[in-house]
Amino acid sequence: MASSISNAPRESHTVHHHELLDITSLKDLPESYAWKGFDRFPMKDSTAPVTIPVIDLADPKAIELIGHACKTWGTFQVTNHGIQKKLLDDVEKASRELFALPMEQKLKVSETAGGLPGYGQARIASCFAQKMWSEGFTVYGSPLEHFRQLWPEDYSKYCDLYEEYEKQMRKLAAKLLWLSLGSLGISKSDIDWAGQTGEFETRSAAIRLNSYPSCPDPDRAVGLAPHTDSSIITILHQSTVGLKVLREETGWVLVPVVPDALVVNVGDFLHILSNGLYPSVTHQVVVNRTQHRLTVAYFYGSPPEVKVSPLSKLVGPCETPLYRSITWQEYLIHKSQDPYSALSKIRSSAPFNGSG
Ligand SMILES: O=C(O)CCC(=O)C(=O)O
Ligand SMILES: [Fe+2]
Repeated sequence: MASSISNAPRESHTVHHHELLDITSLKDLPESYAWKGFDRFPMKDSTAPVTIPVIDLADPKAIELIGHACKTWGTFQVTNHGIQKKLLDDVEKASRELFALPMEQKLKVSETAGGLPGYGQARIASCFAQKMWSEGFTVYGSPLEHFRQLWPEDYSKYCDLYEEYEKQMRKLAAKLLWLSLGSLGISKSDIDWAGQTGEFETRSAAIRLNSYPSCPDPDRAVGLAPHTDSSIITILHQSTVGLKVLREETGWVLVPVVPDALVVNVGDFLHILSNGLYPSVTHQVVVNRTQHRLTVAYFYGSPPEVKVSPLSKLVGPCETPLYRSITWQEYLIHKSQDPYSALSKIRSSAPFNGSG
């Protein structure tokens, strides 16, 4: 794995870590963290009693249910996914330990140090004047050097945990991807970069630990501003609420915590692969006054240098594919320049189904 979600060129933006405050100790919300809504997303919270689908992977109809959820929501939750609760709990605990370290120590492994992944604000932070009420840590490739700095004594324990998490998530992500594409009639032979076993041996994958400390003024603060993920799919572990997804017709919908479920998001690359049939879900994170929320996101992407285009089976004989082909690496550059126009920049024709 040679590139990363977090080390793609930041072109016009630089992150100034010295401006990062230790938000866990603040008793008031500094003005630099106060937001007045989002110009681009004026939608309100949904008043309709709707919630994202929860799909049992052991259900014989899982494939159709996933296809329907991807088409209508671009997100769903899965149960019976095969990931042990203990593993999810252990990773959350390790994440809590990481963010509890003193700021000086976290800054030693900051994202800017050598352009590597590590500690810092979300990628989209550089697109806004206001700061978000969160911190994060991205792992791409081996976390060894960073973990050695963070935990000189027992880093190997954290490395083993991370490795196990990545291994299990990778398997689940491949399974979910084939289910979602299977419902469109796509099989393993339709994607040459999927590898012999269909397990995407040369995928790109990143894990991001997100931390949203309790906030003295949650109504004016933003945990993570609205965005879509660049991944093919994202698998998110949350044990407290805070994630909201956008449903155009109804507004923002809070994603409830369903015991033992994982949240799955359609990312921009599945949107491209599906020729626009599956929308990549716009989501944001809200914060709260009392709880420190931690989440673990697994981003599953195509190999960094493989050109990805809409699957030909999904493009009609007289149609132009909705998007031109692009590598993940190239796409991340567009995304870091302007996360809200990246998809439209590579669009090759007018929308035919209203999504995306
Ligand atoms: O923390 C969450 O609920 C969502 C995190 C997320 O959207 C991301 O890391 O891209
Ligand atoms: Fe996200």
